[in-house]
Amino acid sequence: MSREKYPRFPLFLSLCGREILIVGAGNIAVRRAGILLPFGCSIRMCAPEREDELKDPLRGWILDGKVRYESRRFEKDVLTGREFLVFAATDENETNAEIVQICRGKGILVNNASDASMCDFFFPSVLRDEEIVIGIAGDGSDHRKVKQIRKKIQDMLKGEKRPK
Ligand SMILES: C[C@@]1(CC(=O)O)C2=NC(=C\c3[nH]c(c(CCC(=O)O)c3CC(=O)O)Cc3[nH]c(c(CC(=O)O)c3CCC(=O)O)/C=C3\N/C(=C\2)[C@@H](CCC(=O)O)[C@]3(C)CC(=O)O)/[C@H]1CCC(=O)O
Ligand SMILES: NC(=O)c1ccc[n+]([C@@H]2O[C@H](COP(=O)([O-])OP(=O)(O)OC[C@H]3O[C@@H](n4cnc5c(N)ncnc54)[C@H](O)[C@@H]3O)[C@@H](O)[C@H]2O)c1
Repeated sequence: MSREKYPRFPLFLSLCGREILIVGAGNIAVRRAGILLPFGCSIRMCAPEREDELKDPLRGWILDGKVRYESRRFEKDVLTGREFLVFAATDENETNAEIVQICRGKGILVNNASDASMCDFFFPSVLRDEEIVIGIAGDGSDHRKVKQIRKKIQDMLKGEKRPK
């Protein structure tokens, strides 16, 4: 069942040189960073883990200067006003909701990984094939279906490349 009255509009953004803040440094935060980095944005990440507690690939990105890491729990002043997009990806629902509320007050577009009803934009399933980028989004009711469709398109693209 659809959770929203209208479908989600696919918008393809230029992220080159833009600052993106990801709050949290767990599975979802790292997955998001890995997908976003090739699009040329500058990523800041904030979470309570000490830098030496973090694992690869995040640790490597930090050492390579691809991600700027702040070892602290989220507080209002983590936001500098320079953020183009913010991802609330902690495992604390209240913290994610607080981030959404503060960002909305500042007019910053925000995504809440733990609550589809609190997202200004949605993270699609992303496929890249040379000059083409494909983004797939569902209506929020079945994330696994989105993943399955991504896999089917991925196989189709691989098939096209196979020599006949
Ligand atoms: C597409 C993809 C992109 C990505 O994340 O990279 C993506 N979710 C993916 C997978 C996935 N997500 C979840 C599982 C666990 C298995 C299961 O559900 O049984 C799996 C499967 C897995 O990980 O294998 C759980 C989950 N997801 C959300 C919630 C909260 C909620 O629904 O309110 C919860 C419950 C959390 C909990 O209960 O704790 C919310 C969102 N997830 C979205 C995107 C946004 C638009 C969704 C859409 O288009 O439908 C949206 C709305 C917001 C956002 O985050 O932007 C990626 C597939 C990529 C790929 O494989 O290609
Ligand atoms: N959108 C999706 O595709 C999807 C998929 C699965 C799970 N989820 C949801 O995403 C959220 C994160 O999941 P995960 O698997 O990455 O969790 P995780 O446990 O791997 O990571 C959570 C991270 O948040 C950090 N954190 C906790 N409190 C914080 C605070 N106050 N300030 C800053 N950082 C803080 C933790 O230190 C950790 O780095 C959960 O709410 C989960 O339900 C979303």
